[in-house]
Amino acid sequence: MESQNMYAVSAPGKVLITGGYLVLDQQYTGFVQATSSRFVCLVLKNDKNISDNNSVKVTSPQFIQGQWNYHWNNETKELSEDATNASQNYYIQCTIQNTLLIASSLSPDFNDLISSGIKIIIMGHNDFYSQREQLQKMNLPRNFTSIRSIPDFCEANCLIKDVNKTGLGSSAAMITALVSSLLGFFKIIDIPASEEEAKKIDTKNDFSLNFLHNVAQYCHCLAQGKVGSGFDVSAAIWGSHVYRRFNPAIINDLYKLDKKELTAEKLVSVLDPKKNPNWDAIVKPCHIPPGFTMRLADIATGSSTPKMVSKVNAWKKANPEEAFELWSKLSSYNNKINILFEKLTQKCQSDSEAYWTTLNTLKNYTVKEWKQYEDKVSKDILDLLIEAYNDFLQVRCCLRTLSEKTETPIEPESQTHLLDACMECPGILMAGVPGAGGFDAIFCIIMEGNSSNGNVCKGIDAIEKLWQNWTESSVCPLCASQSNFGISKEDPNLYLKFIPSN
Ligand SMILES: Nc1ncnc2c1ncn2[C@@H]1O[C@H](COP(=O)(O)OP(=O)(O)OP(=O)(O)O)[C@@H](O)[C@H]1O
Ligand SMILES: C[C@@](O)(CCOP(=O)(O)O)CC(=O)O
Repeated sequence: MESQNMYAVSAPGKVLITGGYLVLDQQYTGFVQATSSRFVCLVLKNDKNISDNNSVKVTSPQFIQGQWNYHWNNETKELSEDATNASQNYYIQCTIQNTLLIASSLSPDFNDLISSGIKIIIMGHNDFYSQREQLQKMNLPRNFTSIRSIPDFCEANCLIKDVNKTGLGSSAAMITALVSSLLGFFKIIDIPASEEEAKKIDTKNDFSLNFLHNVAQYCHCLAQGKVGSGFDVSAAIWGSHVYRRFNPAIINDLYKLDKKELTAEKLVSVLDPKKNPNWDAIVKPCHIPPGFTMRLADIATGSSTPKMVSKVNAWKKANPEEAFELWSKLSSYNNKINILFEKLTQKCQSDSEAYWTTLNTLKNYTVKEWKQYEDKVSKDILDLLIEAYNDFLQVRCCLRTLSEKTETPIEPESQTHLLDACMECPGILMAGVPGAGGFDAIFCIIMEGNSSNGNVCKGIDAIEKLWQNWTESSVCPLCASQSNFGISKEDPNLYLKFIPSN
């Protein structure tokens, strides 16, 4: 197929390292690390001889009944569901409805590209869904080697409504990939195809990515029926960064409009960053420092973020002074972590030799042993590392206070035991519950050192063993590590093999 007739993108998942709950409020920020696990979305134009006018056929090949067929009416500008659809997927339907509405008004090629119908293929990396059952079926132990041996985009063998998610932000990555593949296919935006290209982009002024951001945030809020902080959509676009949310009032007004009032022009007037100067989200690039790696584990029980958020919000409303004090304390430790990550990254640039010697030495020891190696490493860098370790303990302490006050299991006791054990492994800088916390997942930031020196990473081996032998809760590693890159244009040819033949 000719390349102008197909378009593919991928968007990463997210781990909110600091800023859970606080980031809902524009006053505070959160540090979100993007993951190497990504969602892929591919849009293909139908062959001219197929008379399937204005059809939009979506396939999610990993799921049973993962097929949703629609028809776009160019007169009414509405997407209607085919009567034969076995199930509904509101997330997909409302995202396509709104993106096609925008495309119909902005793309000179819209009629030509939609007239013979389009196909959309959506695939999420295995990490977005729990792979415990798959490992059991393959008779494999729960370790990194096993989890990586599961075939790419593995079938979930269930309906999408029944899948166990891992908290990496499947809906945000899926919606962002879907919006961007459609806006790219209809030639409305340009998407970077490499990390180098993305690094040159001005996050404040780039039209394509800011427009994409605004449309994806709107669609995600519409699909979820609420305005979350939007850090997950932001990470799917910008990759890792310190995020300050947009003012929710910007899109709230759109929800009040009825179908007739919600025209393409109205949507564009609110979502186009050139037409609406009120968009005020702030994206400050930030990432875990060089020589560190992130590992994640899925915890069997799972938690409901909306329920936890409403309990925390209710307590905050009833106890404004106490909440303000706790929010201020937590925010100051969160900010310290972000600053320490920046300082360590700068040290790696300004004093590279000392930086790598320090990491390559300390990575083999637990934090309690680090001081013994003081004379072999850079004192400045050691101090920054110990400060980061201790500040993160304070972050966890504030989260436990929040758990107690709100009677919400943000860092529940069983997670505390597991995280404490992780933080005692060699080379572990921090271990925590991401985002809203609870029983969904944990992350570890591990000192890996200069991987070119070829040594094994003791920290990764240690947490792998710890997780495998842990009995208090059921811990299953994920494949993902950190990756700072956000939305990416992909070569569609790489994904054609995943399209089912029927
Ligand atoms: N592979 C997929 N194909 C089609 N739709 C998907 C896919 N993955 C997710 N979705 C859509 O996203 C919805 C799940 O969104 P929800 O907001 O509940 O999850 P989430 O909060 O993003 O979960 P998590 O962060 O754990 O991944 C599904 O019901 C479905 O509509
Ligand atoms: C609690 C909150 O701040 C973070 C939720 O993060 P997660 O989906 O649990 O990773 C909510 C939000 O920011 O939308």
